[in-house]
Amino acid sequence: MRLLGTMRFNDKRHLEIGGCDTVELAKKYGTPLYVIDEALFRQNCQNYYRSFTEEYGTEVIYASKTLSNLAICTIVEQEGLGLDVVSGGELFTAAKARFPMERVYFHGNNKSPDELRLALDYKVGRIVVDNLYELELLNAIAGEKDTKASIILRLSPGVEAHTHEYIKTGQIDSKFGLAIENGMAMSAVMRSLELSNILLKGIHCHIGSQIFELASYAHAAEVMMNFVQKIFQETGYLAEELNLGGGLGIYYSEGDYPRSVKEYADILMSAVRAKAAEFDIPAPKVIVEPGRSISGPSGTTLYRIGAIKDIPGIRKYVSVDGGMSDNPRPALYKSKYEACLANRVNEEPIEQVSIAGKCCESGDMLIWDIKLPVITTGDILAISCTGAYNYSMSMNYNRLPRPAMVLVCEGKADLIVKREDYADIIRNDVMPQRLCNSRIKLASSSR
Ligand SMILES: Cc1ncc(COP(=O)(O)O)c(C=O)c1O
Ligand SMILES: N[C@@H](CCCC[NH3+])C(=O)O
Repeated sequence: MRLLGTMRFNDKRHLEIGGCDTVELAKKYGTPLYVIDEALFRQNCQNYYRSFTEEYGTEVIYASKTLSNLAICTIVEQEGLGLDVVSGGELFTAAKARFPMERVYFHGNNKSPDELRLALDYKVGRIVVDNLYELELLNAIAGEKDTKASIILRLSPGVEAHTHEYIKTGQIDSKFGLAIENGMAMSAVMRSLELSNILLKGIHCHIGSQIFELASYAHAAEVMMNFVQKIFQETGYLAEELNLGGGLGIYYSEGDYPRSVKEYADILMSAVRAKAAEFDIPAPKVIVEPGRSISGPSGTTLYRIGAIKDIPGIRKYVSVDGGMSDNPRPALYKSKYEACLANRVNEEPIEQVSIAGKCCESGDMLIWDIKLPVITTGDILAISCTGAYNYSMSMNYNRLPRPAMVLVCEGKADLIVKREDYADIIRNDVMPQRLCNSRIKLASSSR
């Protein structure tokens, strides 16, 4: 387990993150608990800023779908990155965090009229238009508001990335974007240039997520640059912006071989520059939208061990107080994670167990077959790399309240998301009066 080698522990042999004793964090804030290492999150932002913005003038936009809240948006802003939002809720969060709206890109394959109105009212930097329906709708709404919407068009470059089927997005048969190959992309470009309330700034693609193979990115960049040139030849319009999406993979468990941000930047930018030189056109401003590789490694989830069931000769199930409700990735994508006992970090892993969640689903298994020290009820289990697509995909299945989140830095911990309680669970339930009345009737008739 590679991550274990990098873990720090204190003289009580407790796992430390950001200078904080995680066992103490679990005691103070309860479990499950998401712990976000602020220094690592900032370092990951800085890494992108250095390799892309300083080196090539590329704009870096953090994909807030991976993890978004007021504190995270504020850190992203402080580190000089922009923000990719994909719903009215993510946009609202950015606005409440006072994120500069000109650095916000609004994505989504089915933005509602209200979401588009909100984006125009907030004056977001760019709306990433996904389809022809949205293009016409946005033009009409911008017209009503007597404004012009600055857009980029999401295209499908027809590039297949090597990743899980559910998180590939660059192929033609995808719900996202307009395919270059079948002419839909060119029709959308032409229509955008005709519409009076649309200002076309450029084009966008995103081939998928958790990708290790950099050649797919270079290929997508070349396909997009070929299209920039085709648009130029056919319409005289030269795209100013080329957004190449996100997707860099991270280490979760053995078999994951993440590439460095610098390698990613170099390969992407050389592909764009080489094509610009070949066509003798100015290279467009490039934008990238990383999410997982910024927030993922900075998160750890702490759980308390409850029931332990040993089925002789078969398997030892160790249950924790969370599960697919706070981390649906293993159930959705068969994702693998590494873990350690936060209260006994440096003990030898000697027994093989499987970590079960507490949801009423046989598939709610967080980790199959992991070697850990001998576990007892009450131990604290830390699962690493849970900063991306965990809290943001969490749910209240089985009416489980969502966990809290703390931001740790230099020995201090700040609560950044409160734990939900049972009152939150029924907050939106509405009891129709007639049911109350019938309850009274039932009670009196049974007397
Ligand atoms: C359009 C778009 N941009 C950026 C991202 C972020 O990708 P990742 O978290 O893999 O960096 C995604 C998610 O896959 C996406 O759909
Ligand atoms: N939720 C996915 C990634 C989705 C990518 C969003 N376009 C994951 O956890 O890997």
